[in-house]
Amino acid sequence: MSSVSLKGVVKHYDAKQPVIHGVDLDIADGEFVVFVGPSGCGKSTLLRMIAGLESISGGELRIGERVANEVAPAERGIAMVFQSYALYPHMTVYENMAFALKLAGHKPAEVQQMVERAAAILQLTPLLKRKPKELSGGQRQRVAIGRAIVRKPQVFLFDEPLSNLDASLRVQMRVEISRLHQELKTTMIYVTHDQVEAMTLGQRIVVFNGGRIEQVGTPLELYNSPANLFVAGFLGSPKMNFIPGEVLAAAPHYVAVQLAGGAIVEVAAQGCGGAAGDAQRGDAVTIGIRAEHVALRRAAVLEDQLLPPEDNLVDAAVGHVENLGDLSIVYAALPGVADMAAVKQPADGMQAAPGAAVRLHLPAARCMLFNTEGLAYPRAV
Ligand SMILES: Nc1ncnc2c1ncn2[C@@H]1O[C@H](COP(=O)(O)OP(=O)(O)OP(=O)(O)O)[C@@H](O)[C@H]1O
Repeated sequence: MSSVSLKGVVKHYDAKQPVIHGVDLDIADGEFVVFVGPSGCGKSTLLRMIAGLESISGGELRIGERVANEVAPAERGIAMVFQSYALYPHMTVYENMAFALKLAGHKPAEVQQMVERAAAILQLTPLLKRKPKELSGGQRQRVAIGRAIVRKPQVFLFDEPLSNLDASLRVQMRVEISRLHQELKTTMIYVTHDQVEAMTLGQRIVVFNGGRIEQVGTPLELYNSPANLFVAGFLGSPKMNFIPGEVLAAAPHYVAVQLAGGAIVEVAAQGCGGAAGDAQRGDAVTIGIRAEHVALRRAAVLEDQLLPPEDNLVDAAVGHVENLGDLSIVYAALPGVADMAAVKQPADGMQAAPGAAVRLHLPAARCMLFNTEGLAYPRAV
């Protein structure tokens, strides 16, 4: 097992703009870290630089205690699993897994013992005599993982290993990869563009955008306290609701924001200090709130005057509804706001048909606030 440390790591292809802009990251021995980000953000390039398949243009890569920038791929103690399995078609499962061990000069009895152990971990024992074409996609990916395990690497690198599998197999393989990490306790770095894989697999997630790290943290830190609009919008489905507004008043523990349609929403954010600076009256801001935190209320009626008033209610018109069985997602238009707001509504909760007038409750403690640069104001709760 080994730690992996990146200091100011840069990558240029040709003399063009860098595709990796000075990445600093420390991955602990035995940790499972997921690199996630949109297509082209540089996550595969960085993984390939750690593997030694791409040169490092600047900065320092350490694997364990050793600077590894110039170390040959085979000497780095790393095994990589690719999206495209890359199995030898003319060899059996056993031969595929034994190949690198034979090349490394292990004796036949040792090779047999190492392959059998890996096959048992991955439940491949009954398939050892088959050729890749006689296996399902999930089984082929298990062989590819088995081929990596037999070499007992210090670090495992996975490059979108589940992208070619159908949805139910992906869920099953996710569970198997988690189990594998618990069993082997080897450092693992896993690249994906799928935020569900990132949330479910990673002990820590690194969110990349345009060759830079946007934020590093545990899945729940990133989900509950995104540092900026990019991370807030990238994790979670449906995407977090973003509602533009203007600061009407800022107190130490809340900020009152007026939306384009006139409604006033109080947000439990620290009105001053923090990365986003001070919220000032007149500032343009964005409220962020997740669909599961918005509650649907019926449109205002006369009798409401007899009830205690509720804060942070905004008039809305239902656009369309997606019924998912256990819950429905109601999309509703707020006056003066371009994007519809999504509301996750339990199947036994209030239902609303397209065209219905409703109100949305945006609880102050659940609203996040972002400044014009997209940086989050610290939360007050
Ligand atoms: N061999 C290459 N030569 C020149 N540019 C490259 C090369 N490989 C990748 N790039 C560029 O580097 C950037 C990062 O690519 P990379 O494949 O690392 O992104 P990614 O985040 O893994 O995307 P995806 O999820 O689509 O694989 C992209 O702009 C890509 O076009």
